[in-house]
Amino acid sequence: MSLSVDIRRSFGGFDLRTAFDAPEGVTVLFGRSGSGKTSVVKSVAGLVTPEQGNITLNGRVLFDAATRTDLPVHKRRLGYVFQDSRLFPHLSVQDNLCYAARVSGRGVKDPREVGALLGISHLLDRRTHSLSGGEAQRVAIGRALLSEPDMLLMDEPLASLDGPRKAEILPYLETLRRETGLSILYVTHNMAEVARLATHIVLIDEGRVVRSGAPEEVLTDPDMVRLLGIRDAGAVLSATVSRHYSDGLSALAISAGEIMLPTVDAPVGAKIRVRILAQDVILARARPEGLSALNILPARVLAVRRGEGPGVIVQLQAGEDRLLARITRRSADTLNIIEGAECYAVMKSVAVSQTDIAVGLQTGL
Ligand SMILES: Nc1ncnc2c1ncn2[C@@H]1O[C@H](COP(=O)(O)OP(=O)(O)OP(=O)(O)O)[C@@H](O)[C@H]1O
Repeated sequence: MSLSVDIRRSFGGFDLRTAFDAPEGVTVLFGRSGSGKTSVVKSVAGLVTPEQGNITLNGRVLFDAATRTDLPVHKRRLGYVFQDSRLFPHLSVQDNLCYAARVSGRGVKDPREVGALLGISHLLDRRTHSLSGGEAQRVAIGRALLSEPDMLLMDEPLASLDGPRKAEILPYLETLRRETGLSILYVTHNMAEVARLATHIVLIDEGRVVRSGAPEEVLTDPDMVRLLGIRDAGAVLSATVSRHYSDGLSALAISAGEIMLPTVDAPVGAKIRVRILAQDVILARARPEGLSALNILPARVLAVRRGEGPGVIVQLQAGEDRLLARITRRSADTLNIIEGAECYAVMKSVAVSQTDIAVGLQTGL
């Protein structure tokens, strides 16, 4: 299922001129507050009407200004999950779940199956006002799923939740992606969510797409660091769990060798995805010895970007993967970190937190 968007619309002083394709999988629309993400999603949903352009979903025209085609919201066959759950307070969880299926007239999925997928089976008889924020949001996702949409639109679905609730719901979103195969257009400005969920990223700035592509490429593009945020800059690597040790570490095979992380909750052989922040990677020109850091990967410098501050961003090739390192300008000069330089990327095992590890990925994602 692929979505193609090419739209224009002016809102007073703001011009939305957005064109991108969202292939099968989870396409994350990422951009600063006010960059136009919600306007794009609302246009796809049919809640905002563009002045020009077109929107198609798997060849089905949802909107086309030229032919004056503008399918109403309920005929677009899209599920929409908002920042807040917007459940009906007077209905039980079960009735909330079944509502969208009834209205869409397409529901053939079993609510119990969806309940099990999202971990809400035990809540079916509850009234929605007694649910926690995370539970309510899972019910909202279930409700959208039960309308059997061709695609799910999720606009900052975790934004209203605190850290622990976010951590609780992310694995369900990963399961959803893996088990339903449903394509998702997902809006966020949270980089941890991007790194865990995205199979495709579209970066938006001032209503325009500035970059799109696979997370491995977009997130390690040093020219995108300004937009992504310096503190969040970092790479996403695909890895395979190769061994668990009794001292609380797991070994992961990546294309450049092996890295050790705190115990990963996935069996040996599982494909996972790990986010490694630029600020957690340090560089050495010779292989360091007598160092407490366990992860030392040979790498080659692809690019060095100097900003206005004391730091520089270094893009590295390590095996088939790309990494980013954030080091001081002084270190870059002293170590002669220039394009083409051979070096070692060093990373502490404990630098990677569990929230930066996505388990249960299929190969190639
Ligand atoms: N109906 C409208 N009338 C006037 N201006 C609008 C309207 N809808 C959106 N805008 C403006 O368009 C710009 C983009 O807004 P939008 O909500 O799409 O951004 P966003 O990237 O989703 O932001 P956030 O992350 O804060 O939700 C903003 O400047 C906003 O004020």
